[in-house]
Amino acid sequence: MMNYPMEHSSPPPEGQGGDPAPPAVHAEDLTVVRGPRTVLRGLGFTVPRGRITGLLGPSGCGKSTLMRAIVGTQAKVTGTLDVLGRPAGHPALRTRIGYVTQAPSVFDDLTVRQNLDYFAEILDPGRAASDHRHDDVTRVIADVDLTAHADALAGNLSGGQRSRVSLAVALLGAPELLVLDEPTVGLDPVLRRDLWTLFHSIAADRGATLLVSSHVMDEAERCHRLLLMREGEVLADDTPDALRTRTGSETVEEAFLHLVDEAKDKAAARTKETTR
Ligand SMILES: Nc1ncnc2c1ncn2[C@@H]1O[C@H](COP(=O)(O)OP(=O)(O)OP(=O)(O)O)[C@@H](O)[C@H]1O
Repeated sequence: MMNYPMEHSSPPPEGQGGDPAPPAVHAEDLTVVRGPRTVLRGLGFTVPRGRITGLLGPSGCGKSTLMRAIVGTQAKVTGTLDVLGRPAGHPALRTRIGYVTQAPSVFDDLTVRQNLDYFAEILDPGRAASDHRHDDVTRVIADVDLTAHADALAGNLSGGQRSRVSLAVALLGAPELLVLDEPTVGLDPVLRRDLWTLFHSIAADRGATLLVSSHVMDEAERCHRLLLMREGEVLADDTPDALRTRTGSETVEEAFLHLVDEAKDKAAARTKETTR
């Protein structure tokens, strides 16, 4: 596995008046109801700026729902959820957040460059911005390593290439917060490694915050911080090192299993207490 700089030394970004900028995401007692089910239950956590936070947990634990709440597209959200210092869903956040869903959202009948030109025009309209848009589009195509395919129709690309077009769309306009829902699913190991290298350079060079979900535990080792989720709850909010140390585990996967057992034991003890 590659080694990544786990801490970078630049000072935290400052807000107006020299105050430290608020965290990228802050949640307290965050609850989300979908249909008849409460899928997120009283979550509390903080995502720091300029870091890569991994959102990990088994399929169905609520990762996508949490991401949707953060980007402001989820209904029936209660509790506190602040994003870049504003309530989630605030219109001022629209251009400050890049979001990539699990399903690549690209037009198959347009080329890679035409897809990006289209989204760049929406973000930064007008003739005056045309040169700037062109440079931005060329930069993000290079960032996701699709320069050689810039003139290929999106519909003729592989699944991994199409998801990288979606990622390139999210990189347009250099957002402060990137929310990526399982961006490496279905990619081969080389592409997965390359994408993680890209995530690290986006965080280090631009000071952007990345929230990246995965259900593959080995990807946890590539993150600065982790939010481990299970059944709509946050089991841990810590660095990979601290999690391994605290649980006496060799890997984050082992630490996760340890925390699951601990949570089950606690729940069993509570049930015993109430039925006494
Ligand atoms: N429209 C809905 N109505 C009711 N329950 C839903 C709805 N959509 C999702 N759920 C439930 O909410 C829970 C969380 O779903 P979510 O998609 O957030 O999980 P996930 O961790 O992202 O899973 P995956 O890794 O498989 O994408 C799941 O148990 C799912 O069954």
